[in-house]
Amino acid sequence: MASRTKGTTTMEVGADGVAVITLVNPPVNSLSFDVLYSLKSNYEEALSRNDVKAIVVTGAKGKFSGGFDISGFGEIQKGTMKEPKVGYISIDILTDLLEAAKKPSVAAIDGLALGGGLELSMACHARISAPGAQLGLPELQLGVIPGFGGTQRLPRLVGLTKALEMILTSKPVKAEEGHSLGLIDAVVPPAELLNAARRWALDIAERRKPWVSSVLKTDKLPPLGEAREILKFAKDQTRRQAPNMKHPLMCLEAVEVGIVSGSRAGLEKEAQVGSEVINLDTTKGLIHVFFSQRGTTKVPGVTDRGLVPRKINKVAIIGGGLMGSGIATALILSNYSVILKEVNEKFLEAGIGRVKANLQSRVKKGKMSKEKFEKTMSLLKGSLDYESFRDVDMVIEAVIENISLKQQIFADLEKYCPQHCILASNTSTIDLNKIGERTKSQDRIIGAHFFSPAHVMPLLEIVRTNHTSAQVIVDLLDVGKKIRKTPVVVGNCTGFAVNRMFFPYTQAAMFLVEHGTDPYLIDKAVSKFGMPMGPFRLCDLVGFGVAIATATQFIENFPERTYKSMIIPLMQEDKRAGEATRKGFYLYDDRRKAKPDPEIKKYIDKARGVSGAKPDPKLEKLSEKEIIEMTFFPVVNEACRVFAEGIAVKAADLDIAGIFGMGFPPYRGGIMFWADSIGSKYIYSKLEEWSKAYGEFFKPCAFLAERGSKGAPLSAPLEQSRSRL
Ligand SMILES: C[C@H](O)CC(=O)SCCNC(=O)CCNC(=O)[C@H](O)C(C)(C)COP(=O)(O)OP(=O)(O)OC[C@H]1O[C@@H](n2cnc3c(N)ncnc32)[C@H](O)[C@@H]1OP(=O)(O)O
Repeated sequence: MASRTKGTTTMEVGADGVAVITLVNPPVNSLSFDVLYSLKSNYEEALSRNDVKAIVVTGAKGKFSGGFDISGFGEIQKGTMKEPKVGYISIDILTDLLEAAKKPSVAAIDGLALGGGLELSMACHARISAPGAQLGLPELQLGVIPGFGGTQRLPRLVGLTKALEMILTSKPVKAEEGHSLGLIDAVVPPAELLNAARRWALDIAERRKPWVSSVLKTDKLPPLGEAREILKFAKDQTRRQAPNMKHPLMCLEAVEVGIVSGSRAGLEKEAQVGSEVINLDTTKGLIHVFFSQRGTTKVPGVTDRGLVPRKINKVAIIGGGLMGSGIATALILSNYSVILKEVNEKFLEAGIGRVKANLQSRVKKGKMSKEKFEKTMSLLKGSLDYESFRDVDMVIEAVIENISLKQQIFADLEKYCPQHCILASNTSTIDLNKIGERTKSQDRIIGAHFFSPAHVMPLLEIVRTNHTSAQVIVDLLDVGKKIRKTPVVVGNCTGFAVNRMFFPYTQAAMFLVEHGTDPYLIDKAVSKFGMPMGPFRLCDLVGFGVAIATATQFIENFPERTYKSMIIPLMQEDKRAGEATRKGFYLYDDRRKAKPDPEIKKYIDKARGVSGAKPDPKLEKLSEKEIIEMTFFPVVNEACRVFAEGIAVKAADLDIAGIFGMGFPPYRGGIMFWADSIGSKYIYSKLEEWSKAYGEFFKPCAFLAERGSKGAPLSAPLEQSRSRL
């Protein structure tokens, strides 16, 4: 709440005449309004005191600042906090008080200076950094724009092209690169940082070093004509890459005004745009994602018990196929020792070969040195038996989806692995209680569901049963974080969270096509909505074999709400099995470019013969909006079931699972957030209408019916008693 103090600054004036102002707001010294107002009053005092000649700004505990306090945006959006007058921070405080002061300021940067943190440092007259500090303007990633002068000062310090690259990609640079770009004046060891900054500040005050106001610099800016060309290119690229978001273009406008009309006009434009973007729906979605992503590691009853993750040194992986080798790659990349077990030499060699190829592709792209490649590969050992499992801390089984095979493996593991060893399965659908049926180790059995390719995809679905111990969950959460995945803890059921949400999505698409909607129109509408590709292009990519195997699991487990379409099996009979066979819903050329194929009409007609579906004049002429509703409302419906059953602890976890596991556009905030932005009443009424017209597949579940009939938000927490976890 606005009334609670969030952070402060402290000031100490040394005998040398330097006032050191320290930002204090753990854990990343974010710039809350309390910090910013405290900074202002420290400055006013320092500027008025006769014993202060110069000022150094730094951050407490080895971190300069992670930028503006992001929760402040949420509070402004909700109206629980009043935004200060437009331009108050960036113009009144940072430009007119700090940068225009008669006493120089130097930023002493350690750890990180991101967003508003870097912007504050750029308003200082020099920046000294410790090695390796991260410097960047990641605001666009959050749906906002650099609003503390970054759109004006960064181009003036590093040049327009580099500044646009940093702003548009949100990617930080290290201090060393910052130095060569002109963003940082000197890189010094951490122990010398504060003293070096003090000396630099005094040198400026005594005119031994230049007194540079970044906002007034022009030497790095290109001539106007060239600048316009660069900006036009950036705008065209942004329109193509982010067609559903307004804020990147608004940010470019602020940069342009500064170049065309001068930095003061630019600062004013930036302030105006910065205030406007806060209330965009895409901004609300992206800020929700920032906190929800960090919230997935907070599991009530598990992570609030003071358990400390145990150290995992050695991990064994059973099965060196696509998944097993991908998981092995992810682990060795984060310095875990890994044993890869296969059933014979040939498979083992192939598995190790896949890991090697995964790493070699990094070397080829220049992301990994040859030495690092050798060192990383040396962490991987192959095995054909369980003898080397005597000292492993965790095993991840990644064999084919065959229950009796998995049961045998887990029974063997219980014999060979130490008592403390975590027994994880990478199954994407099978009930973990069944897998562990032949063991007495239910408390250490857990699902570690990776997504293919496992070393690239960011999500790790951690599946716990009613028996899995809290310690084992905490351990796996820690491993997930160390291998840079976003872990989401879910309950045990067929398909867990992601596949359960995925299924109705493909099903709805099949339903529509059998009832007359053009598949390519569906793909187009879904891509425009923001998914990486449409459902038919995706089926081609994953291959029809996988699509049929998953569908079988769902038909068996949820027959009442499965729409049985024969389109895919019929195509597969004709050896059209997706991109790998160069023919699926699309035809593929040598460069894997997809082209619609009029022939698929034949399969649709045949499938209608089996299901009895007929083209429906209404469904033949759906608008893009209607296509989106008919494909995604069934997903919302299933997400509601998953939530109501307690498979997910909180709705925000489903948002993150959908974004990182299905490719749901983050700027829509995730499936439940998006649903609430539309309103449960509307979704409920639509599903009701369709279920009457088209059958059970669309029938709203009891949870959706209950909340939808009242118009209550779908993401509001469940009452405790109903949660299964
Ligand atoms: C007007 C201005 O131009 C606008 C801005 O400045 S917008 C802000 C720009 N800054 C950013 O985007 C940086 C966002 N933060 C990050 O990228 C990462 O948190 C980080 C690189 C700073 C640290 O990463 P890491 O060490 O992995 O820790 P991480 O778990 O992400 O964060 C630690 C805690 O700090 C919080 N935090 C991090 N940055 C924050 C920020 N700017 N505001 C508020 N809280 C923040 C996180 O929510 C998390 O809280 P929790 O422990 O309660 O979950």
